[in-house]
Amino acid sequence: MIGGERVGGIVAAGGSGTRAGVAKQWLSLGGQTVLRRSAATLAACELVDVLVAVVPPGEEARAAADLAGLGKPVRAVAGGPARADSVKRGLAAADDCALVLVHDAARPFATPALVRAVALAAAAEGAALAALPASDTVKEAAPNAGGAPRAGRTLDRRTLWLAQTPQGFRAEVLRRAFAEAGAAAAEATDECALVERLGLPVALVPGEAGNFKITSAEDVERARARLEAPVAMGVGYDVHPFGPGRRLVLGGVEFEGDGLVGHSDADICAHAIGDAVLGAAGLGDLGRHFPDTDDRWKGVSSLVLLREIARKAAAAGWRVGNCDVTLAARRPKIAPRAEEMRARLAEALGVAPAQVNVKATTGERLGFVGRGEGIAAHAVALLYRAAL
Ligand SMILES: Nc1ccn([C@@H]2O[C@H](COP(=O)(O)OP(=O)(O)OP(=O)(O)O)[C@@H](O)[C@H]2O)c(=O)n1
Ligand SMILES: C[C@](O)(CO)[C@H](O)COP(=O)(O)O
Repeated sequence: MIGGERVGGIVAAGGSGTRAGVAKQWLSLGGQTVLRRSAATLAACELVDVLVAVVPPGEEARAAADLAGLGKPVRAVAGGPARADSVKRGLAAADDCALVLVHDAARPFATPALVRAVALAAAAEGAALAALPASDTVKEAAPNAGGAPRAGRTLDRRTLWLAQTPQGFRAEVLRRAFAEAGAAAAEATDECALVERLGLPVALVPGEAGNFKITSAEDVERARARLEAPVAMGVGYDVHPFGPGRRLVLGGVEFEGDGLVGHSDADICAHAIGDAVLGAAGLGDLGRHFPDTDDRWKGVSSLVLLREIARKAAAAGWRVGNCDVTLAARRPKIAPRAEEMRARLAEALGVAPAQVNVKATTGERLGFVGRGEGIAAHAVALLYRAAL
């Protein structure tokens, strides 16, 4: 509310993310969607009374659920083919607001202070936008009939500002701007351009360098790097008892003597590493992905499971940095075959053997390990965030 007038925050989230190759509004960054982050910035400004999310048709319910709990009422409406169509529909949904702020969903790093500054400038002048003065020298390309781009002339950068959002308006000004532009509004790349055409004042509010728009796949990575840890670690632990008539398989290598009891081949070395990788990737544990009630995993080589785990971690945006496993086993002797084990484990994980370490301890005759009743495996894994 500004001077007793209601303020609506319109989040333009009706795009399809053609250039980034992903619907940016639904991307999860640091555990929250890009849409929620952008809407949360508007909601955190005390001047904003209501949020209007404009999303691709059919995604209104998803948006309403995503934006629950931001502390402001939310209206989710369907957007249109061009940005201007979406914003126009958002404006219609904010029909009880005398002032509106339009913010790109694709700009999740604006601050509430910027929202406030734009809202106050728009209330005072009729229209305002966040913008950064150009700091690079700006060239205008000359026509070159299909050839490589050529510089035509250099513009005076002292007069140039790079437009951001939020952009704020007296609602009647924006309504008039849309009405006068008619079908040509679809060509406008921002809403202030439509107000400029009317010859009305548009205030420039100093924007924020961090308020970049996620446009390309590189921008997605830049945003991810800002919000998400570049590494993650996980631990894995597994225990199996010895049983008669079972093959003893550890790290994909077969040993002599009775093996371990389990639903798969009971390769606890692979299981502990698999659990560590799943844990680091935040994907739960082995039991969740390969339940022992599922016959597909009965007697299966655990290297198959490990391969699948590495694939799931990669799909979640992680690559294996390294793993280390310790087997607590009175028998068999691990050291003579540790290199073989590490090669097989590494192959299943899709990494080099140098990224996997296998070692063992006998249990010093203590506990179930020391009595030779079973084997325990402890593993850690370090993952690096990979480009998606
Ligand atoms: N019909 C459209 C097109 C765009 N937008 C929104 O306008 C903002 C800026 O647009 P842009 O970065 O171009 O997003 P996309 O349209 O998704 O991307 P692209 O142009 O690469 O398809 C985004 O938050 C986008 O969701 C919108 O609400 N409705
Ligand atoms: C509104 C805007 O973010 C200001 O820089 C920009 O013009 C949107 O352009 P896009 O072509 O929709 O990405």
